[in-house]
Amino acid sequence: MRLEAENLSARRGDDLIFVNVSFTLGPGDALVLTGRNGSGKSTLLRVLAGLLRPETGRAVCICHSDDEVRPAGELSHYLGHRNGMKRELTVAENLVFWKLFLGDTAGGRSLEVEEAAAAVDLADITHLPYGYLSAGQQRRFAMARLLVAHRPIWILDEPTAALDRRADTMFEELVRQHRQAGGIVIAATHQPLGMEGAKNLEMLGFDGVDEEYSA
Ligand SMILES: Nc1ncnc2c1ncn2[C@@H]1O[C@H](COP(=O)(O)OP(=O)(O)OP(=O)(O)O)[C@@H](O)[C@H]1O
Repeated sequence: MRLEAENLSARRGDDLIFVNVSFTLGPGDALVLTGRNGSGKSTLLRVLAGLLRPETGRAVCICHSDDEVRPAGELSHYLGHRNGMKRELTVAENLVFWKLFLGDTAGGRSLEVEEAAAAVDLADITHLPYGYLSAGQQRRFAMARLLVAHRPIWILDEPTAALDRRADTMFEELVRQHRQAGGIVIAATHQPLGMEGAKNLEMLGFDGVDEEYSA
């Protein structure tokens, strides 16, 4: 499977935020978005995830076996600034919801809820209401959401902001394992994050975008 972003541009309100973004990623590839505050990193991630309509262009996945073309968002997990969990439900109830709601994409195997909790080093507190947890624990369980349903593409917006060093290391390992299994990762991040050999896309905002592959 490969992910192709072709000539993407996006608008927020009246303003064009970026233009002319194109790249291709294959199994195991990673792309890091860089650029100053407000240059459009989060906007591009939301476009790739199918949460914002692009002004021009498209982001699609092409399956090697049958050349089927699908919107990239259908095959993506999106971990944005918000955790996407209900405070009133327990951790287990939240994760079961996401597991059933998303399901697995073809050919992928996801973890059971307790396995995913163990993978983020928080196996024994899944019975607690999500709202009782610390900010760091809440973020770890948002990461566990990536594991309870299989998606070949992970779209990550500053995923480790507010986490301690141990959690950074834990998440780096999850990203590495995802890539080793053929997954694709696209992230706006200032952390290493298991993104060795990643390509770099510098967002230059309204002036256009300079694509620089450093792999
Ligand atoms: N909902 C919105 N409505 C209008 N403009 C928006 C909206 N969201 C973002 N913008 C504008 O779009 C531009 C790009 O924002 P975006 O969040 O994509 O940048 P970013 O590179 O991720 O920034 P940061 O590094 O600060 O997270 C900014 O000028 C911002 O003000």
